[in-house]
Formats: sequence, structure tokens, C-alpha cells
Amino acid sequence: MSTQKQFAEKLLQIKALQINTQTPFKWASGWNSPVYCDNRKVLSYPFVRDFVKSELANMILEHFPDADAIAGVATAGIAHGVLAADLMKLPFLYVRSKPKEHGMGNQIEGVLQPGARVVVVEDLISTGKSSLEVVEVLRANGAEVLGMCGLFTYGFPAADEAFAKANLPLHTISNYTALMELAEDLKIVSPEQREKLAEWRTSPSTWSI
Ligand SMILES: O=P(O)(O)OC[C@H]1O[C@H](OP(=O)(O)OP(=O)(O)O)[C@H](O)[C@@H]1O
Ligand SMILES: O=C(O)c1cc(=O)[nH]c(=O)[nH]1
Repeated sequence: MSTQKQFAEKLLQIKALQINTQTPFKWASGWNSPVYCDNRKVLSYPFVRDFVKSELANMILEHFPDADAIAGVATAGIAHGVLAADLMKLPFLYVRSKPKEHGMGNQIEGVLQPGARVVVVEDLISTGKSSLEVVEVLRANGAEVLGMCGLFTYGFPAADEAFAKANLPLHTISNYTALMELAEDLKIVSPEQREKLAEWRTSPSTWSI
């Protein structure tokens, strides 16, 4: 089985990945979706967490061997980024969605060395907005962002185009296509659900029940 399908299977086993065509989930973008992937649950399962840690570190080593630092996207990308940075013995920092309103007023937490070659770790990519905003902040503050690694992407064409436009290679451990292939293998999606999922994919920003 491919790594993408293996990881999708683990996410289903720990109920991080859920498919519900009756009651949609609300996403950060405001979109309704019949699928939700709660990668935060990975942290509570040491064997899955170890899998993510080594997959992310291998991915970064393979695609971005010159990385000087790992940056996590707050909040869900922080823990996963730390796992990889710890294994690779690389510095870690994270970026908030907006500057903190007290204390040091930072949006970037930790140390970003001038000109550092940074790989951004995000847990999940739907529209890609959260990730791309963080990349902009890092670039505006002098980082050379080499690319992004994540746990799961929905692979929406608009997100892929936005990443390409931002000159940002994206690699993830799993994705929606692998999930659907696995769902077919395991026969966990009924014909009615398959139809609803296909409807959703054609227009994810406006889809609703
Ligand atoms: O690709 P996008 O459309 O930006 O959506 C993906 C983002 O949404 C989730 O974050 P959320 O804001 O739900 O919360 P958290 O990271 O603070 O848990 C997820 O962790 C990504 O950061
Ligand atoms: O877009 C989101 O907000 C989102 C989707 C998803 O599947 N999982 C998640 O944590 N956030």
C-alpha cells in the first residue's frame, strides 16, 4: 500500500478523518464540507505520531536538504513541525495568524535568522489561505521559504494554483485522492455518499446540504 493510503488508513483508524454527508463540517474558510481531517488527534496516538514525525523529517530531507529551520503554522502546524525539527535537530519557530496583542506583540515566535532557508510545516491544506499567509509573513521578514510540508491536502485545483503562483512546492503525507481510493478498497462509502462527495468536489466553496 502507498504511504499516502497507509497514512489515510491510520487517520481513519484514530477517527481523525471523518466523512459525514448528512451534517457538514464548517471549515476555517467558512466552506461547508462532508469531510474533516483532525490531525491534532495524531498527537494523542504515539505510534501514529512517530509515523508522522519520521515521514515529515524524511520528506524535508529529500525535498529540502538545505533547510536551516522549520516553521510551523499556528496552531495545528506547531506540534507537527516541532516533531520533525526535533528529529532533524533543526531550529523551530512558528507563525501566528496575526500579531499577539500583548507581551512582545510578535507574529513570528522563536528566532528567524536573517536569510534563513525555511521549510513551513502545516497540518492541513484546504484553500491554502492559512499557509500562504504565513509564507508571506516569513518572506516579508527576510526568510527564504523553500517550500511546505504537511500531513494532508484536499488537492483543490485553486489551492494548487495558488501554491504554484507563490513559487511554493508542497508535499504532504496523504491527500484526498488517496483517501477516496482507500475508501473504495474498504467499501466504507455508499453509492449515495459517493455521489454527494462528487457534488461537493465540483463546487466546494458553495456546496451545502
Ligand atoms: O487551507 P485553509 O483553508 O487555510 O484551511 C486549513 C487551515 O484550517 C485549520 O486551521 P484552523 O484555523 O481550523 O485552526 P487551528 O490550526 O488553530 O487548529 C488547519 O489547521 C489549517 O491551518
Ligand atoms: O479547512 C479547515 O478548516 C479544515 C479542514 C479539515 O479537514 N481539517 C481541519 O483541521 N481544518
